[in-house]
Amino acid sequence: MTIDEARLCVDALRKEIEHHNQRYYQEDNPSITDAEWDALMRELISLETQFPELQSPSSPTQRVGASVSEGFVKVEHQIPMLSLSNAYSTEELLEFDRRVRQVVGDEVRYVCELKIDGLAVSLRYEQGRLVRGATRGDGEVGEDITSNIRTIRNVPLELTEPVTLEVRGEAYMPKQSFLRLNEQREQQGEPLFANPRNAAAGSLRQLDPRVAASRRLGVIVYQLAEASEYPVERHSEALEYVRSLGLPANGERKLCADIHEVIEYIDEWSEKRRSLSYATDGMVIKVDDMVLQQELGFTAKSPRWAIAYKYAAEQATTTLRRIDLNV
Ligand SMILES: CC(C)(CNC(=O)c1ccc(Oc2ccccc2)cc1)c1ccc2c(N)nc(N)nc2n1
Repeated sequence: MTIDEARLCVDALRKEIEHHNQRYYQEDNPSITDAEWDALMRELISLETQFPELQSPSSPTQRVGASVSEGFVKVEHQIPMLSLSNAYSTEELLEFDRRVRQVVGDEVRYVCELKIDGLAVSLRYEQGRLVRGATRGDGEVGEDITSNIRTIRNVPLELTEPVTLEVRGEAYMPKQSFLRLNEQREQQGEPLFANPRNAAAGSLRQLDPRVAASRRLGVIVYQLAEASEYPVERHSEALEYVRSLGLPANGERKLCADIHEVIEYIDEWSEKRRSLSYATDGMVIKVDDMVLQQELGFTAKSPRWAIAYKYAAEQATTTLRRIDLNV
């Protein structure tokens, strides 16, 4: 095989593998089997070994490093990772809306986003390349988990544009992966994870990226924290922008004209969310217009322009199967 033929194969294999990586996270699109995926990856590794000049840091073969970290380096967040205040009832949502309209007037639209039951992470890209992944930590200082973040298949190693930006999102373990992992741990006599959030957190704290890679985590982006270009004026635009760059910002969400539409959307997803491939624990409501967000500002630890409505906690479950994983 000539180098030119090899280059065509390598490019085609990389595209096909990344395509299947993205499809793996869309519930209704059955992706290829793990064995078929492994075969594609083996073929790509073999070609990149035969033709080293074709190697690239953003090839899917560069996701899983072999070196085991000693520990995690601390990372200071240039933009703090804030938390959300919670609402547990419709009355509290109406009170939130009243407070918002008291400050910014009645022309306020909200974006509703399903709240994924995972852990907050920050992804930094420079000139379009993934350079760092970090945990939230205390909001100011987190831990560098770049080697584990790189193993998450729907996290692009390279964006479609060479921009420098930072996004925040939720790292999660799909329900199926959670069940499979706990079954393996049960067979090996290891303690079970109580829920997908703990399983995801435990996976990202692994010092060996090969273990993190085996846990098949996913990320859904919910915030554009810093952007070198493209000044956005609305949160909904920011999410469309990061999606256009190849980032997974495709969580269930809706732009609502008022708080009543928000309440309808919350009710609509109260049961529907159980059929999703990932665990959720609420709905995040945000003022869409960023100028209004600035007017509303922040309390000590959370924005005044956002709130998380929490669904009634899942009934305490004793058996593996009854954690509403709908399987
Ligand atoms: C709204 C925000 C708290 C993110 N926003 C921020 O953290 C944030 C941080 C500094 C900001 O501006 C500042 C910049 C510099 C200094 C201080 C504030 C603005 C927003 C948040 C938190 C958790 C979320 C979650 N689990 N799911 C979804 N879907 N959305 C979420 N959104």
